[in-house]
Amino acid sequence: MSDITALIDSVRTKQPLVHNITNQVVINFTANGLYALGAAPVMANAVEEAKEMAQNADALLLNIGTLTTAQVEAMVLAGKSANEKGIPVVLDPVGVGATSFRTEAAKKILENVKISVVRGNAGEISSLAGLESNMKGVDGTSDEDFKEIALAAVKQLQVPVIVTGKQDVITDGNQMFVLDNGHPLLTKVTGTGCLLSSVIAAFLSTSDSIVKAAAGAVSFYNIAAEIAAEHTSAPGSFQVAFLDALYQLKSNVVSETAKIEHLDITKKEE
Ligand SMILES: Nc1ncnc2c1ncn2[C@@H]1O[C@H](COP(=O)(O)OP(=O)(O)O)[C@@H](O)[C@H]1O
Ligand SMILES: Cc1ncsc1CCOP(=O)(O)O
Ligand SMILES: [Mg+2]
Repeated sequence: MSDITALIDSVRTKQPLVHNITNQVVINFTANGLYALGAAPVMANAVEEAKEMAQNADALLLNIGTLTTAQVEAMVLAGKSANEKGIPVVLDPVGVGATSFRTEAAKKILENVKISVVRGNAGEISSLAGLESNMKGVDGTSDEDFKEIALAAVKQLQVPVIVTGKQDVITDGNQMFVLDNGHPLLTKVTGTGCLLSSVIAAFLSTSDSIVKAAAGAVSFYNIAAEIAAEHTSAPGSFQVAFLDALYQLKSNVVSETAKIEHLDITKKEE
């Protein structure tokens, strides 16, 4: 996609502030990943400041990975505040379907906040779409067709959806992008899905097209992983090499390397 270069350059120029209400596992990795690519992070969970912090931000990330009742309340407050300001809100429904608490929380957030895009693995998105899914902890085990899962979720939620995995599918029900970059080592480092959701939030803040910005973000991210994997084959050093690659990756290299298939699915949606 020719406009990926401009998209990445504009993120790095604007350095968008992403307000993250995220899980305890990935806080540090998320903050460092956002800095590395050229955005800025702030983590603010408290009910008392959620609304105000969202007003300071350029994008909001809601991640239900280590949820508490108070955090759900903070997410709804921050989400409504972000909607008032008109900044993008990304939902990462970590482990939804694994417990009823997570499922109810995701439902509450989706009912109360206008979400720009939901990003999850196939198991999570299947669960949100009401399809059969087999969530064990935070890792999905679905082998189904990602395109069908994504379309079912868009229909069910009326929100654009990103299903990630070996391939990534991005759709708003009208357009669909199927992406084919990435590296299996991403699945051996915790938080790579969570950081990706924050990176998508940063990219959304500089673009009017949710699906194009998401395609640019996921391509950028997964090409950084491919470059990191050229330097190492083990997870610990891969995590470090990956942060370095997010920092060093040139926008034109992403345009040249991105494997993106663009499908007009308007007719398929009848
Ligand atoms: N088998 C794979 N090969 C290449 N890239 C992958 C593979 N599985 C996941 N990814 C990439 O890893 C990142 C995290 O995706 P995923 O594992 O689906 O999320 P989560 O960590 O939330 O389960 C995404 O950038 C995705 O494209
Ligand atoms: C292991 C774990 N447990 C609760 S949240 C979390 C992190 C999940 O990160 P990701 O979905 O990016 O793999
Ligand atoms: Mg995840």
